[in-house]
Amino acid sequence: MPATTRVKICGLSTAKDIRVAAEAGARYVGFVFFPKSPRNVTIQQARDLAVDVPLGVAKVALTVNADNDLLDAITSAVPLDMIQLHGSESPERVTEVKARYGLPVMKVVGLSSADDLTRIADYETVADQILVDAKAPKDADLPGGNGLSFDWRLLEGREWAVPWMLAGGLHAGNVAEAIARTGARQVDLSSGVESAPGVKDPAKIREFMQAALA
Ligand SMILES: O=C(O)c1ccccc1NCC(=O)[C@H](O)[C@H](O)COP(=O)(O)O
Repeated sequence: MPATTRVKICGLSTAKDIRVAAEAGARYVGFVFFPKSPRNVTIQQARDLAVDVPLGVAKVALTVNADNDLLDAITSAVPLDMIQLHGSESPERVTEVKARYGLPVMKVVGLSSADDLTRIADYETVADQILVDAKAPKDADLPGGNGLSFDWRLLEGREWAVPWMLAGGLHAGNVAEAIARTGARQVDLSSGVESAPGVKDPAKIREFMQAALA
């Protein structure tokens, strides 16, 4: 029997949404530390939310080209299980972050064409996980969380040395096909369970979880 898909819901900012996500079976919750984002949380907010996340649900801090001062502040205040690097961090920076904080690191690689796949190889020996996302358009305000998908056929037959997650424009109506086409055992989303940018919708979270875990 195939293993159950693991779901990460990103950009959570209320205790209620975290509870709904956890009760529906999410295995990871993500906190966005990026001031331009409608999902941004302060370190204090993230700390208050994180302490109540149920055991067994991993708490992930999403940062974008964060320096050590910011990561020091986040990791010293917020009980975390993983750091997600969603910017243009180099493989060397991934290694540095892992060593400095002693936490697993998930590096995001954005795809728009087969050429981008080579970048995954740069990170699979240094990151603990890879998050394969749609590449953000050059004029986008945000490097992720844009609700855009990419051609899943790019991933057919691909295998990597570390666990990976599929992201980019997933929602309840396409997640089953995305899993079937790519073989993803983990999926990640944000916009697809929102009623407006930054506003999670409990009904959409439940609907997505049912579709992903079916
Ligand atoms: O969500 C944000 O606002 C955000 C800001 C800066 C960097 C990344 C961001 N989000 C990443 C994600 O939420 C997801 O990991 C991924 O990009 C999929 O998002 P979506 O297509 O909205 O499901």
